[in-house]
Amino acid sequence: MLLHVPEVLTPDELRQCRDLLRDAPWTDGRATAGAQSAVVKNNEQLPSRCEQAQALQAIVLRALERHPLFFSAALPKRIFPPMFNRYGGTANTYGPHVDMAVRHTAQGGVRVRTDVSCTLFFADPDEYDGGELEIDDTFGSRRVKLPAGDMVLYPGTSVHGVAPVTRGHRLASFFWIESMVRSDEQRRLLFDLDMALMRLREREGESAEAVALTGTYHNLLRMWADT
Ligand SMILES: O=C(O)CCC(=O)C(=O)O
Ligand SMILES: [Fe+2]
Repeated sequence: MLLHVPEVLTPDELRQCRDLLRDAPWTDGRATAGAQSAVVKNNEQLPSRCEQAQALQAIVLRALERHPLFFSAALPKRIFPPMFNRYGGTANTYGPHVDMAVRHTAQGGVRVRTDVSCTLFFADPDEYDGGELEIDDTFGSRRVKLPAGDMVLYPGTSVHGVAPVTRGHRLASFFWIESMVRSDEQRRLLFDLDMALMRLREREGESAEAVALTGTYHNLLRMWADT
């Protein structure tokens, strides 16, 4: 499933993030790439231990925690500590690649299975040319470029890359989620049911049918979730 999650950050959080990103110690993004992706990767990233990355991580994680659409779509069990990248100038692209199935955090060596991939945008589309996130999957090929503060969520299994940025800078956070529900198909069914239930409640309030279907949602989650 590919999902646009709007307004993950408030305007105030976005401003704080952009201030932190401005004076950050950017380094070669190849440092965290696997053997295959290092060949096509040409961007910059923040070292995860620098103070700016730590402050940014706290803002992003807090924003994710309060977002019901993100929770419903990802059903997160573990979130890889968000990382931060920049494309522009001579380090301006990331060719087609696949993400490693399991990532180890730099801190405690915690393992995260990369069921869901996320990109949270910090720059608005009119601030740079190019820089679309190109995602190839069973739904075909999609090019994604979102307003600052918005996020895209897509299957960790897909081939994806970032088109060359030919003007300005593209700033983003990227990270992975190990979901309580490993299967993309099952997660999608739960998400669709949750969204339909929300609309049903808006229209009819707490009807007997809404209660029964909420029970079905939770029984499916109980059957499929690995917590
Ligand atoms: O910059 C992005 O949107 C995606 C980055 C990415 O695919 C990666 O670092 O593996
Ligand atoms: Fe990637």
